[in-house]
Amino acid sequence: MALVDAILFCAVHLVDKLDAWHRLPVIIGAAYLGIRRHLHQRYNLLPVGKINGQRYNTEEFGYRTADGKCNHPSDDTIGSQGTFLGRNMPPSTSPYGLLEPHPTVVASKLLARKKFIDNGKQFNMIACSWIQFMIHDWVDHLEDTEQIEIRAPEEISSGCPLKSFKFFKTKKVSIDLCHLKNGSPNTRTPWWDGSVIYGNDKEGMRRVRTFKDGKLKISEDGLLQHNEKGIPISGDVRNCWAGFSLLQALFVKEHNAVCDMLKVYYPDLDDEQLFRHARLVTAAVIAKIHTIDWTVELLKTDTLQVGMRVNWYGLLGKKFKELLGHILGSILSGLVGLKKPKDHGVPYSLTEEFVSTYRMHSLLPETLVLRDITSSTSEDKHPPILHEVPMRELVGIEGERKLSTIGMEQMLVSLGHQSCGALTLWNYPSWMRNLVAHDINGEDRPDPVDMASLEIYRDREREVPRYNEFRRNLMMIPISKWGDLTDDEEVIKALYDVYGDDVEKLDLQVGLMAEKKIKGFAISETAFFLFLLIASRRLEADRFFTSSFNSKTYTEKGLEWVNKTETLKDVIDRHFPEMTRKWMTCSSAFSVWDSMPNPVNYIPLYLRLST
Ligand code: HEM
Repeated sequence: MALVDAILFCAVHLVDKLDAWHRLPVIIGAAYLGIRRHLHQRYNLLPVGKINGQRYNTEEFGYRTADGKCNHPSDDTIGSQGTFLGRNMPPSTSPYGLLEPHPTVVASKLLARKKFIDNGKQFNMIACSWIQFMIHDWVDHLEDTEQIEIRAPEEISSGCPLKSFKFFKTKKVSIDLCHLKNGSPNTRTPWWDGSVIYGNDKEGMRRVRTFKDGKLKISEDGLLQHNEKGIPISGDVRNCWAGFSLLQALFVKEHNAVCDMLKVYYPDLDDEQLFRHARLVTAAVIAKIHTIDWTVELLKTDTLQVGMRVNWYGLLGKKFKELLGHILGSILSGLVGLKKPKDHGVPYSLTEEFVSTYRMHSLLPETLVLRDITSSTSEDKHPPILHEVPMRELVGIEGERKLSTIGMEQMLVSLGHQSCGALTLWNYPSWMRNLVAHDINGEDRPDPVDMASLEIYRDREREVPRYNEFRRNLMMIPISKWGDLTDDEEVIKALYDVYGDDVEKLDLQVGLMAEKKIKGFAISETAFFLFLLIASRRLEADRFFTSSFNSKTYTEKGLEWVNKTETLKDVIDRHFPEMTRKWMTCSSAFSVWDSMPNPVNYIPLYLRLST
């Protein structure tokens, strides 16, 4: 470690010892995060596999390609479909085997939902659907053809929905790097390119386009079209459910609206040009909403509000940037619009550890609470409850059928009014312990899986370090006893039952769910520190958010569209002008819609002490 970094690390470590960064005045807390991010950029980006791409002319590729090629300025392959997932740390050095302790024992004793625990008013079911919408834009591990079977040990099998289940191994490809023996290909394009609606290759893109005026296919009722089997026609259809498919449809509408606008201002643009510009704009709108709306609700503190807005607009803020452009560095003017993309010397990819920290299936409830939006008695913006639909009925083809009877507006309002699940122990959806997973083409698989057990197995199979090693690798203070992780006596007893007193054995998923949370955070601090690195990287490494984030590439009106859209509420208002006025009181479309708006605070954000 360089001397300067060693000093910075000592400073960060001291603040960590005092558990203080989130209690410091906003601007000092933000500085701590800036230093931490710098250290992670230096020491937590590991390349996986050789990239044998070629130089190309960026002028010829002023658009996002179908398979993610031609984004990095000097290598056409980086970030394209089929490239390896990267790593943030060396593979696990744990001496424990793949079945130690047995994944189904961990799932049954520590993950299985006892009673649904919700997220209060902070995060609703749109927020839950949104993050699946993002995951399906970014990552999916390629599977091997070899199957594995996991059998529940006798001591617990009577309480398991599946006594055994089969699934495909993760595909591992040999590579010749000294710190790594193999890597796993990503079947999705890791760029923030909207592939969840546009597809991950030429064939996927051909399926969703109308080839008229740049537009994408959509049904008359505003929802996705379906093929003859009832599978939706969209960029990614694997493991879809009604909430996810609804967001795909909403952003197809957004894309088509951008096409309409562009056609008015630039009548000479042909179908291909309209499509390319509209894709750039829609992908940027999605990335912006995620950065300054979704994440701000997930990590609801003033410090993080500053952090996320700095990522997009810079410390000097939106007005300054609009007036003068991106004239200063990333801190003052933001990552978006940087003169050159930055990958910190490691080719862009998303990573194994990032996938592990995004295993958030506990956000999913047992039932969807359907609301009556035709009611005229609901002056308080609280639509009456009609009935509850089991989540199982909302998945896959059956879910698509249900969604078309519910309709887009009723579904959006219902999701908006329902809190999603909390990321905590004993909150893993029961129905996911006997889940019919999908093939990549959206068709049902013959063998159901116990997702809770499978997720424990997956992290071990992919050699993602267990919780304590993960923390050490992220320059965090490891735990030395269960009491360092949680104050909850019941949790400590259950951890002891499964892992004894060996804290090194603790699985990452269990640690992330058990960890004491920072006030306002819906996720653990451990997961957050990795997000800090990756959320910035998705923006700063991408040519279309940096050197090509300009009116030449996006068109002037296209860029204006991105700049004027700040939140998901803006998008909803564009397509359903009455909906939020009628049914939403809160500030963000990701909070429960009948909750209070953010209180007015007259102290400027940068001068606040802490939340
Ligand atoms: C009804 C909704 C959902 C269903 C049916 C579903 C189902 C699945 C299935 C079957 C897998 C593959 C498991 C494996 O073989 O390893 C998976 C992976 C995953 N899911 Fe979900 N999921 C849903 C929602 C979500 C949500 C809300 C999140 C939140 C972040 C999420 C995050 C992930 C992640 C990170 C992976 C790992 C991807 C990879 O291995 O590359 N999913 N999901």
